Amino acid sequence: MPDSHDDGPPARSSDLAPLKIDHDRLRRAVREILAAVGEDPDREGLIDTPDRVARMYAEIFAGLHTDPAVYLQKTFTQKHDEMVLVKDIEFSSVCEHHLLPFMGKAHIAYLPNGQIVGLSKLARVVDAVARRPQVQERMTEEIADLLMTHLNARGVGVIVEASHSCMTVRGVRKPAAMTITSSMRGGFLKDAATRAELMSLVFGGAR
Ligand SMILES: Nc1nc2c(ncn2[C@@H]2O[C@H](COP(=O)(O)OP(=O)(O)OP(=O)(O)O)[C@@H](O)[C@H]2O)c(=O)[nH]1
Ligand SMILES: [Zn+2]
Repeated sequence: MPDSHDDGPPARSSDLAPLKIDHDRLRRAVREILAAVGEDPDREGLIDTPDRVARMYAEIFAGLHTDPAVYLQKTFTQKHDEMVLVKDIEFSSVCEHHLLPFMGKAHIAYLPNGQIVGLSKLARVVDAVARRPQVQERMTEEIADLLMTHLNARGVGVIVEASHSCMTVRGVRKPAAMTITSSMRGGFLKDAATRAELMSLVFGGAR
């Protein structure tokens, strides 16, 4: 395993537990960025900025130090063969290419296999996976794999729709562009009717 403080890409999931946010290093880095863009990091309005940004990074990257699987450990025995869907779970994440936010909604469905999970835990999984440098496709896959593995579900369907700041406030500048990704597993992959039901519940019959 690489040294946890080297600059290479970090391992994912529970391997990250020993890593902590280095506030001093962050404060120094933010000062350096301000100087590099031609600002005076010592002017009054910017004095507290490195510390603020360090705290902000600790918050938006907290998922690097959270194993999302912990939220799926407690389940309840319940017979319910049909789909469970929690839709419109708002999230914000950070694109790993530009370190700009992307934000939107996740819709999570699963087909239980004798066990159900607390509904809030699905939203907690989304947050833990979102609060790290991400791409939308990987985030969508990771949520689907977590649910499939830890709920022993007969199927999982995850749909994520998001607006990427790196496409709206800079670069190509397309403010209305929305990106929709989906990951289907088990019954949602094999059965077109189950998948169609999910799409209809999420997007409505017209789409
Ligand atoms: N597939 C995917 N691409 C993303 C995501 N977030 C940002 N991107 C894209 O990552 C790409 C990075 O492209 P590069 O050519 O390396 O960077 P760039 O020169 O800043 O690209 P432009 O954004 O086109 O100016 C861009 O096309 C972004 O739109 C994501 O979640 N998924
Ligand atoms: Zn980006």
